[in-house]
Amino acid sequence: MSEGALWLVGAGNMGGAMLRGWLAAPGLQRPITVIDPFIEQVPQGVTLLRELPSGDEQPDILVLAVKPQQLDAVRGVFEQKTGAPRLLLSILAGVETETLRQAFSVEHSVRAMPNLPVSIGEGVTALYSGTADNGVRAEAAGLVAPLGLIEWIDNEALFDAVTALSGCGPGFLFRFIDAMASAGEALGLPADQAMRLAVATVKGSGLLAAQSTEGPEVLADRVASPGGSTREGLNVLDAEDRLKHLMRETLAAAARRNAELAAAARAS
Ligand SMILES: NC(=O)C1=CN([C@@H]2O[C@H](COP(=O)(O)OP(=O)(O)OC[C@H]3O[C@@H](n4cnc5c(N)ncnc54)[C@H](OP(=O)(O)O)[C@@H]3O)[C@@H](O)[C@H]2O)C=CC1
Ligand SMILES: O=C(O)[C@@H]1CCC=N1
Repeated sequence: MSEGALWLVGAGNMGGAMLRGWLAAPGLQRPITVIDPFIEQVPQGVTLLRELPSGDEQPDILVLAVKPQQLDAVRGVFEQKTGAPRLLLSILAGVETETLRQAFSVEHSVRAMPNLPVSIGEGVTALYSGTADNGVRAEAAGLVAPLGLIEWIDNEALFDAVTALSGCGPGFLFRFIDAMASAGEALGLPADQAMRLAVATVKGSGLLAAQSTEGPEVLADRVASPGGSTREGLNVLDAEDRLKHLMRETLAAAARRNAELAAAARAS
């Protein structure tokens, strides 16, 4: 049975990734309309509009996937409408549910933080809502379930940290893959081969970590044969907790920026 319309506002890197994830998974019966001024094309069966419809037309579910700095333009159109979407799901980094609830006059807003692998159904989406009842929460979770793992966050104050870890995380890991490959290249491997080895190594290690009952520390020890070469490499990463410090600084910088975006959204 067909369900109410879903409008996806903004189909850039992340909105586009969610759209691909939804279309690849069976189950989503809703008509989808993408609103994006510049995206070149959308898959068959999806309606593309260059701007939000004026007038009182409303979707059943509104998914906001524009940059936080573009929220005002979208809000401006919805302010002219009577009524409101039944469910608002926002993936905007830093923008709080109360800001969204007031801006769009919705009863319930759900904040989501997906990450780029949602495009292949292997992402993680953190969810928060301070007001949604169990029915709305189940509906929001059902919407993002085809995209990968779901994690509900109890305290919205932690959302900036979640964003820094799992939202931005793929960006940090892609850098890590690059660094591993270029280090292999520096040891004499051809560039393309070094990249294939690095990507497959990260993929396999991630899968193993996800399936194993043992934590990453134990798994690292399993790689480090006594008296062997891995330990020498781990000693470099572990010296003065170098890698830990680097990751702490990296996530702290990202979390700070999320807090700045939230402050800007509250003030606008
Ligand atoms: N990238 C990621 O991995 C993640 C991003 N996010 C969040 O997703 C949101 C989007 O980020 P990202 O996809 O990286 O950014 P993008 O710039 O790639 O995507 C935003 C899209 O929205 C379009 N757009 C701008 N104004 C409007 C408008 N008024 N109506 C409809 N569409 C509009 C943009 O067009 P144009 O480019 O021409 O402005 C662009 O295509 C952000 O809020 C971010 O915090 C969350 C998790 C992960
Ligand atoms: O960089 C950003 O602001 C967004 C939020 C999480 C990932 N990308």
